[in-house]
Amino acid sequence: MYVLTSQQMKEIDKKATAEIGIPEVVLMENAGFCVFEEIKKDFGCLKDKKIAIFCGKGNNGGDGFVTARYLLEESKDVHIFIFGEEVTPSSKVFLQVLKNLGADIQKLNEEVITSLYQKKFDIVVDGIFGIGLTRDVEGLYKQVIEYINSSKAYVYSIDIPSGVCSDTGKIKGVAVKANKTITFMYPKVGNILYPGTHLCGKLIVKDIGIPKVLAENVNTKVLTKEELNLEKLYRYPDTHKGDYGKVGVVAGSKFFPGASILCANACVKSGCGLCFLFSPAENVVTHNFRYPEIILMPVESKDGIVTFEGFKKKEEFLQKLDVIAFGCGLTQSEETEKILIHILKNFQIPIVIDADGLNVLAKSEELHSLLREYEACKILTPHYKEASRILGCDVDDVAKNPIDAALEISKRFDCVCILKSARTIITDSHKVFINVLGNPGMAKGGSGDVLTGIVSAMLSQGYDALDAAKLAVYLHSLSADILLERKTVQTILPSEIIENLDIAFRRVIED
Ligand SMILES: NC(=O)C1=CN([C@@H]2O[C@H](COP(=O)(O)OP(=O)(O)OC[C@H]3O[C@@H](n4cnc5c(N)ncnc54)[C@H](O)[C@@H]3O)[C@@H](O)[C@H]2O)[C@@H](O)CC1
Ligand SMILES: [K+]
Repeated sequence: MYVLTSQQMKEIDKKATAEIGIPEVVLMENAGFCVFEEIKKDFGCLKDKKIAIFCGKGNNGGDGFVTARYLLEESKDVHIFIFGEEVTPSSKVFLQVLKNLGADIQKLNEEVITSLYQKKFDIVVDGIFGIGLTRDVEGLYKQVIEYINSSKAYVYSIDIPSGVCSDTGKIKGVAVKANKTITFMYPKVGNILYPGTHLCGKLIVKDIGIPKVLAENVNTKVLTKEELNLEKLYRYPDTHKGDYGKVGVVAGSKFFPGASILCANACVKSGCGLCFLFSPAENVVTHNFRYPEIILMPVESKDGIVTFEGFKKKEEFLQKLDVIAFGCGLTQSEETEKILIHILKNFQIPIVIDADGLNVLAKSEELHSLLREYEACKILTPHYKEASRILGCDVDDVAKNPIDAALEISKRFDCVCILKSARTIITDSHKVFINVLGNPGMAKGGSGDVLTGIVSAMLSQGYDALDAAKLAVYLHSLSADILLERKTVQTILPSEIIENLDIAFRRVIED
């Protein structure tokens, strides 16, 4: 399913009217009716319901006028509140219709807003702002939104909760907390990213008759199962381990032995042919949780950190690898930087860079240019903090617009970027996918190491970087969601996400 920015939606709307010839009022009529239909479906009989509809001056308000007209047929207790008569031409049509019908229309001011607190509405419809919100919400608008949020009514937002930025999901000053949001054609970015997605309540996507062909060039999609390439997960019977690739996991230190174990365990559990773990010997040889399938490559270490000299002694084995997973738990040492420089200068195999690999990358100009020039496929898996270090910006800037941050990293290094958060963004700088699976049970140290292991295994099975990233992110969060069916967000562990991949793979392949 596509996800639209406000600009894209506006262009599509414009084309639908100007090029295709569907009058704007028809789309508005359809939009308003869809909202009514949803309310009717939820409540059945609306006869005794006290309903308030708040309409802004843009077309979002126009949708609200249409909804109001249908609601008037069902209840005698429908009240329309407007911010002014200066509304858009299409909205004006429907405002006039309401006037012709003798509807109760009140212009909002301080006094009216105060009186709202005495009225006990059962249903509130929020048609204040849609995709046309351009600045922070203040004054009467703010007061009305605060009233809506304080009321006990069931709240429907039209298109997007008013106050949520449709391009980022961020709150512009204050925003409506809806129970249900009815959006049109495709979700807007703000319907999908946090906190907007949370404020939407249940999100309903409705077709209002805009031809789908107009969205053909949109590059952003929700990561659904339909978007996954499952081709390489099917195995012909006459294959052997060599067909599924050799992954070298370069990870771990005295301080973080678990990171390397989680990464390598996830890798072998996700279908690679062979997994070699390059890590300080003392950390992993006796580690109880390590799958025995992992081939140990003990690397000489100093103070518990792998050394460059030690790493080079493994050259013979390194040359046999098909994929390198680099960074989990290595620490940000000079040795880590030297090893990554060595890899980027001397190898041309797919690489996944995570954690301390990203941290040393952020600090080194040499690594920046080496990575840019590295020709084999590369996947970077930063969380917001790591992304901010790479981009040299504040972490809030990444959080404000994660899609742009992911695109920037992807363009800068000509790589696939997996920007990890509650809504992980995957991009190859052309296409963008937003993952909507997963739960807060994944917000734990070790989750990222598991993802790195899975994505490396996908590369080793022959997937290109984008398909590998999509599958890995999906399986990783699906596995956590399946766990949540019988566990809680507190008790889900990254190691269990690995164990549970069995069921996640089955659901992806068989369902
Ligand atoms: N063809 C179309 O354009 C269609 C649009 N539709 C609806 O129209 C909406 C978009 O309509 P518009 O583009 O008119 O925009 P909106 O209705 O979202 O609101 C824009 C209006 O609010 C004002 N505004 C923006 N930020 C403000 C702030 N912080 N404080 C006070 N005023 C502020 C703007 O100056 C403008 O007057 C969609 O979200 C959707 O609900 C639907 O009717 C379907 C068809
Ligand atoms: K709205």
